This record gives sequence, structure tokens and C-alpha cells, in this order.
Amino acid sequence: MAEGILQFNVASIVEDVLQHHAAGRLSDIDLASRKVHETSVRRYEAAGWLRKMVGVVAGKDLPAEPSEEDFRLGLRSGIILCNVLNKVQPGSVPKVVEAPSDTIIIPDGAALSAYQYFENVRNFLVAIEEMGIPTFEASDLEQGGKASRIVNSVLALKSYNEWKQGGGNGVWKFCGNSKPPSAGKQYFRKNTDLFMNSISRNLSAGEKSLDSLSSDEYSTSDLVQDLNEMGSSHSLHVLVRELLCDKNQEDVPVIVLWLVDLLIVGSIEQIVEHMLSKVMEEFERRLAGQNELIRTTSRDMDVPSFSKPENIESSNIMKDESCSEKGFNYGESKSHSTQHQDLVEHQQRSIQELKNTLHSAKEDVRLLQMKYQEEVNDLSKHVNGLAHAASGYQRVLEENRKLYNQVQDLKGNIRVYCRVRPFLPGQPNALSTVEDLDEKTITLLTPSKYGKGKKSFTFNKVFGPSGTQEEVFADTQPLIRSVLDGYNVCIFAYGQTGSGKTYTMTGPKELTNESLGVNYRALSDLFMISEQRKDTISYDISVQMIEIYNEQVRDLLVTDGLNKKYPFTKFFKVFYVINLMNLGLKNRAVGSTAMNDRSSRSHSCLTVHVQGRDLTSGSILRGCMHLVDLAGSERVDKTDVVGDRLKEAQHINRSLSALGDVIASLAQKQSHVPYRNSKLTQLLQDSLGGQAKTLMFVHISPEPDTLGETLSTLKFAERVSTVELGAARANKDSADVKELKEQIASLKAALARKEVGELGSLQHSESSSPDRQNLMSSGSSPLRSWHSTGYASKVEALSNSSSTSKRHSLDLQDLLMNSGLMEEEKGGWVDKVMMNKENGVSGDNLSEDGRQSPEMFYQKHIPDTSKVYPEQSLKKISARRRHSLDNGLARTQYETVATDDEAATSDSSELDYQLQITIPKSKSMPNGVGSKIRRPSPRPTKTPEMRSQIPQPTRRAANGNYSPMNKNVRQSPNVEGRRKPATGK
Ligand SMILES: Nc1ncnc2c1ncn2[C@@H]1O[C@H](COP(=O)(O)OP(=O)(O)OP(=O)(O)O)[C@@H](O)[C@H]1O
Repeated sequence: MAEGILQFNVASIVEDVLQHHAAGRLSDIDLASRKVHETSVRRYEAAGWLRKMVGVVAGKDLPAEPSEEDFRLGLRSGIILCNVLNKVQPGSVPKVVEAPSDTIIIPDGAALSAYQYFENVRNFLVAIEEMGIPTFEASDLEQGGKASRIVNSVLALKSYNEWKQGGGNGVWKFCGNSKPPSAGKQYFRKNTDLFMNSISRNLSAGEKSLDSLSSDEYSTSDLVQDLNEMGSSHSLHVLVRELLCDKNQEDVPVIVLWLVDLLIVGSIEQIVEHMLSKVMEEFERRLAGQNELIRTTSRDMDVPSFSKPENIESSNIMKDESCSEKGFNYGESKSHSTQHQDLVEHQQRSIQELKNTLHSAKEDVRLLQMKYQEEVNDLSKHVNGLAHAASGYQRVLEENRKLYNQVQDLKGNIRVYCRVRPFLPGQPNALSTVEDLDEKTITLLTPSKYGKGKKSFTFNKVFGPSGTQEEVFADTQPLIRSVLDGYNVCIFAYGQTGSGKTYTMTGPKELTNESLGVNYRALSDLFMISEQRKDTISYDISVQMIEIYNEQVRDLLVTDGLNKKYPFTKFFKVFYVINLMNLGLKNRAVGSTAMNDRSSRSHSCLTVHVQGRDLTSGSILRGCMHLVDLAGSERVDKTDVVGDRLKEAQHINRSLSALGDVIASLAQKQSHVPYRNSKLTQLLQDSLGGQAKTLMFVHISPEPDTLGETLSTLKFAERVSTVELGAARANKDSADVKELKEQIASLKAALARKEVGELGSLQHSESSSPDRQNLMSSGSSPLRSWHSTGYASKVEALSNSSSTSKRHSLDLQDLLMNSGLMEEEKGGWVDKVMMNKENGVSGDNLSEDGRQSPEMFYQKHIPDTSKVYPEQSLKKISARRRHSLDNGLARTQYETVATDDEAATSDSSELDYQLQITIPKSKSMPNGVGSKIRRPSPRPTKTPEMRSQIPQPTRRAANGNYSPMNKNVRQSPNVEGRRKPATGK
């Protein structure tokens, strides 16, 4: 197609150029021809003048109208030139080398020697140069030389001659050659026609082919000759058209080159050059236009091919047809326009189809976007859920990470924190025995009595007098939280009376948010964390509070299944439990002593049982936490205590001695550990020797007069810190284990029911027998029973207590019957707060100075607890309990009176002695003080009657204020030994 277009274009372009530019071309030809004519005229003029000057004979070798070559040939020997010059200026060339007379001058001058020619020409040129006449080069006389310069010199000489002939004087000045005569124009036209005719004739006659024209054979001379022969009126464009009409595109440049070559020889070249440039311009213009047309056509024809595949073929066919039919012949434009119209219509249809397709595609995209949006929303919800779960998981991980170090620290050892109580308000200013303390070490200043100097003790943590409740709890918190991970934890406060144990575990008498003790904070924390984890673990929390008073175990509070029973908010639950705890604490045995006007006369233990069920795996974890506030050790000789206070002190000291024994035995890794020597050690058995995490707060007072007890306490604490425990282990059962355990528990319960049935009748008749009391105080106590089955069993027992009493072991049942905790009606245990005082919860909650009591502080945040525990029921329980307690205590006191007396008659160093003698001195024990080994001699057993005769001095003023001077304690066993709601302890 392209070839066709170009072939067509070449021919048409040449024709158009020749037609459209004919007029301009004539003028151009005229100009060029005139130049040729002028040159010829000048040459003829020069030749004519030379012929005239040398005579006809001499000039016969120089034609009248010579060609350039003839002109050069005639003058090549220099003879004519020299002779003419000598005529014009005689003697200019003294010796002219003449040719032999018989010699016929050969046109190319070959007969003469080059030297001779050169001599003549050189002499001529030198002479005319001296005359001021323009010269030429000798080479101009040779073939290819510039004849025009020779013509110029000859005509200048002629002018000089004319100037001289005309009498010219002075210096001749060359003024240039004269213009050719006006007749030249006519002459040129004649020659142009000759040229046209010649070419036309030759081509039409086949005498000269185009190839011969472009070959070397066709010389300029031939062209000139042809030009001379031109005579017809053929126009140049006819010639060019004839040249190009049958030629291919490839031949065009050759022709053009040939024509350009021709241009060298004269004006005809300029004409042709001009014409060809026009041809080329037109060719390029049309080529560009045609390319644009092709591009447009291609684009139009290509569009449908994108809409439908079948359009491609038809489009190509149309394109081919269009091209072939048109052949870019604009003469067939009608057909083309029809096809073009069809094409446009087809394109419009295709565009419409494209629009439809686009519309449906948009619709599809819109639907996809909606679907995508929905999926994104679902995904984001899912991600949010995962993020929430992950954050919960992260929290647990974070918590576990914190615990990790604690676990590492705890692994193998009981953790011991030391806390120093500040001086109390109203106490005389005295120097503290604590000389220095840092985070882990406390240094005491000791007088000579205790080995003058300083004694330092190191613990896991030391809190000074300014240490706050919050700071203390912060270091305890991780342990408490691990209960929810299924660990058993025991925190107990140890120290002499009045050193701050109750303050740490519970708080001061007047509670504020800041002064809340570990117990409250721990419970609050447990509920808070269980709430946070409710999406992953379902917790059931039970709380129990007991006290060991004079070696009897008594429940102060039993409540279980808190989460199930009371679906309150976590805060309400916290306050509810705290209030119950307060009520329980209110029943704790307290009394005024020389060292503390609200001295705890019993060991209290707040136990929290936690059972968690993993909602995903179904596995069960159980954790248990004991928060123990020990009764304070007391040096009875110092305080002159008598009566019940003395008896309490004896029990307290004995149980603490038993604790010392256990610690010593554990520290020595002895195979036998005497846990059974006291209820206290039985209670703490798992915590001291098992896999629990155990922390002891050891408290000391700053007063100098308590230095002896302080030193003993710190030594004991240091020994405790050396006790190695097993690595703490979480109590976690898989779902299968849980099922099996439930089956075992069920079987045990069935067995217990059977035993209860059998022993029911015996129980009634033997309830007051000494054997029964021995059972109560022996190693088969409920505590031992709990410990033997572990914490999990205890949780189970407490959990089931609300459903049936028959599912509990006999020991537990006996204990609670004895202490008045079991309902008289058969068939059920109830959660209860045991009221040992007649006024119970209805008592006045204001203290003597009118300030709000702890009970008031919390009760204002919770509903009336009498709704939970109706007053009638409480009174009923109280009455029964009081009766049971009276009997039980009386019996217990009676049974233990011999030992009490033994303790009561111990000297002031009894506790020291017991600790020191039962704890073998370890090599590693620092600051050890020499043991004062002295066994107390057996004392005769005293009857209750004898005890009642012992004077009972009081150490508390009637107004209840602390009075160091009055060291007598107002005695009122079982009543005054209870904490008064209104007046405090
Ligand atoms: N860290 C303390 N900051 C302020 N006061 C304290 C601190 N520790 C104890 N107290 C106060 O000292 C007195 C005795 O404290 P607390 O009753 O706690 O001693 P205790 O060791 O429990 O005595 P006991 O063994 O006789 O029961 C209380 O009035 C208490 O408020």
C-alpha cells in the first residue's frame, strides 16, 4: 500500500510541481540562461578580438564563437596571447616560441612541449600582470580549467588596448568587464528550446537512455551539444515527467542526483535543482498529509476491534479494501466517503456497545465494592474481637512476666519483708533502735546487754516507719494475683505485740482509702482481675475467716460461691465481702495489753478460695490464699499479765514456739516437721512446706525497751527466710481430672453421710466427753483434715457446704457444731457471720470518741446486711454459738490449763528461749546471740477454780485509753475478749 502511495505521489508530485510552478520556473530558467548567455557572449567577444589582432590566418585555430574547450585549446600554446600582447604593448614578450610552420596545431596541444607552452603563457601572464591586467592560471588553459578567467584577461587586454588606442595616459585602471549585450536573452531562449528538444528527441528515439544520461559517458560536452541541438518547443516539465513517470521510488534519488550533477555545468542545473527542490517539498508535504490520513484511518478502523473480537476481521477487511480500492487515489473519494461513513457508523455502534459494557462493568464494580465493604466490616469486627482477646492475653502475659521474677525469687525460699512501725502519737520521744535501713537491710544499734555495736539483718524488702500501706501492697500484689492463676499463697504477719501486724493486714482503727490493709486490697484486687478475665476464665470465689483462739479454731465468716450467688457489680461485691469481713473481724478476740490497747488475742486467718474454669479448654484451676494475722508474742514477765490475758499469752507464745519449731525443722531439712504441735502450724502446713508462695511480714517496734524482742523477732525472721520450699506449682486440672475428682468427692460425701448416720446417736451422748475433746484438740482436727486433702478439697468442702452438711467430713462437722457454726436445722449449712456478742451487727458503730468505725466506713457503701442475715437468724446463731463457745472454751481451758500454767510461769525469756532452743544455730545465721538454754520445770496442774483466784489486774483505764502505767487488763472472758463494734477492740 505504501509503495503504491509513493509511486503515485512521485508521479503526481512532479506533474503538479511542473504545472503549478511553470511560470516561476520560466523566470528562473531565464535568469540561469542569461548567465550562460553572458558567458558565451564574452567568450565570443574575446575570441573575435584575438582573431582580429593576430589576423585571420593566425586565428584560424580559434573559432569565431568557440566553446570553452575550443577557446582554451586555441590559446593553450600561448602564441596567440603573446603575439596579441606584443601588438598591444610591443616588446612585452621579447621572445615568443613559435610552433613549426608545417605543424598543424593539434587541439589538445600535444605537439608542443609543455615547457614551450609554459614559457609563452608565463611570459604573457607576467607581462599583463605588470600592465595591471587581470591574470589567470596557466592551468586554466588545461582541460577542466576556468575559461571564464581567460576570457576576463583577454577582454581586459582588449580594454587596455582600446584605452591605449584612445590616447590613454597615466596608469590604466581596470574597470571590470562590460555586460553582455541584451540580445543574450533571446539567445538563451533559443538554447533552452534546443536543450528540451534534444533531450526529448533523444529519449523518444531511444538514442540515449536515462542510464546513459547518468553515466560518465554522457559528459557536459554532450549536454552542451544536445543543448545546442535543441530546437523544439518542448517544455522542461515534459522532459522531467518523461524521466520519472516510469521510475520506481528507488530510482528517484538517482535521477535527482543525476540532475544535480547536471546543475554544475550551468544554468540548466539551477533550473533543475530549483524544480527538484520544489518537487521534494511537494513530495514531503503530500507524504506528511498522506501519513496523517493513514493514521486517522487506522485509528478509526482500529477502535471497533477492542469492543468485539469479530470486529477485528471486518475492520481489517474494510481497511484493506479501503486502501486497495482507494490506493490513495483521491479520485475515488465517493467510494471512500461511503466506506468512511460505514466505518463511522460501525464505530458509533461499537462505542455504544462499549458504553453499555462500561455501564455494566461499573455496576459490577459497585456491587464488588459493597461486598468488599461488608467483608471489610466483618473482618474489622473479627480483628477487633481478636485484638480484644489479644489484649486480654497480653495483660495476662504481662502479669505473668512480672510474676516470673517473683517466682524465681520465691523458688525454694520463703519471702520475708520487714516493716518498722513508727512511734505512736503520745509516746515519749525516744531514740529508735533502728539506726539505719535501706531497701533490703535493717541495722539496729544494740547496747552492751545484747553485744554492743550494730546488728544488721537482710530481707527481701525493708519498709521503714514512713512506708505507706500502698507501697507495702505494691510489693505484695503480684503474689496475690497469682492466686487467680491457680497458685497457693500464704501471707502472714509476724511480730511482737503492738508492732503493727494488724495495721499491715487490716489497717488502723479508723480506716481510710489510704490506710486500707493488705486484706482489703487483696480482695479488691482479686475481684477486679476476675472481672477483667471473665471472657476467658469463669471464677468462683469463696471467702472464709477463722481464728485460732486459745488453740481452738473458730469460724468468723464463711461465704462461698460469691460470683454465683451475688451477681453484683464487682465493686458492690468487694464492699459486700469487706463488710462481712469487718463483721468477722469484729468477732475476733482482742484485748488491751500493756503493749497494745487493741491487742489481737488470736491468730486470724482470712482464706480466699478461687476456682477458675477456662471457658475454652474447660480445664479447672484452683488457688487458695491465706492472709494470716498472727497474735503478737508477749513477754508475760514484763507485763505482769495474769488471768485470761496470761492464758491467751501462753497459748499465743506456745503456738508461736511451735511455729519456730516447724521453721527450725524446715531450715534444717529434717525429715520430721512437727506441724501437729499447734493449730497454727497445722493451718500453715501447706504454706510453709508445700508448693505455695509464702511471704512473711515481720514487724518490729522502734522503742528501745523492746529491743530484746525486736532482736529475737529479726533472728527468727532471718531463719524463716532460709527455709526452702518446693517450687510453686499451679493447681490446674484438665476437664477429665476434674470429672474424676468430682466422682471421688461424691463417693466421699456418700461415705460421710453414712458415717453421720451411724455416729448421730453417739454424738449426742458423747458430745461432752473428754474423749471427744481430745479428738477436737488432737491431730485429727478439721484443719488437719483440710490439709490432708489439700486446698482443692477445702474449696470443695466450702463450696458444697451450702447444699448439704452430710457431704462434709465428720471432723469439720464436729468443729463447726462445737463452735456454733452449724445450723440446728438439718439439711443445710448457710453462709454466716458468727456473732459472739449479743448486740452483733446492730451495735453502735461509732467509736468512743465519736469517729466512724471501720464498719461504718464500709457499711455506708453497701445495703443493709441484715437482709442477707436477718437479725432473728443472727441472734439465733449468736445464742447457739455463745452457748457452744462457753462450753467449748471452758472445756478447752480446763484441758489445757496445766500447759497454760506452765507457760504462764515461764520467765520473761520464755519465747526467746523456745525460739532459740528449738532453732539450732545455723552457721550461716548472722548476728546470732548465744542461746539461753533453760527448760522450765514442770508445774502442778491448776484447776479452773485455782485460776479464778489469780488476781486480774487491768492494764487499761476505764475509759479505754492506752495507759502504759496501768498494765492490768480488765478481764471478761468470752465477752470482753471479743471486739466491740462501738468501742473498738
Ligand atoms: N505503720 C504504722 N503506721 C502507723 N501506725 C501504726 C503502724 N503500725 C502500727 N500502728 C499502730 O500501732 C498500734 C499497734 O498496731 P497493731 O494493733 O497493728 O499491732 P499488732 O502487732 O497487731 O499488735 P497485737 O499483736 O497486740 O495485736 C495501733 O494503734 C496501730 O494503729
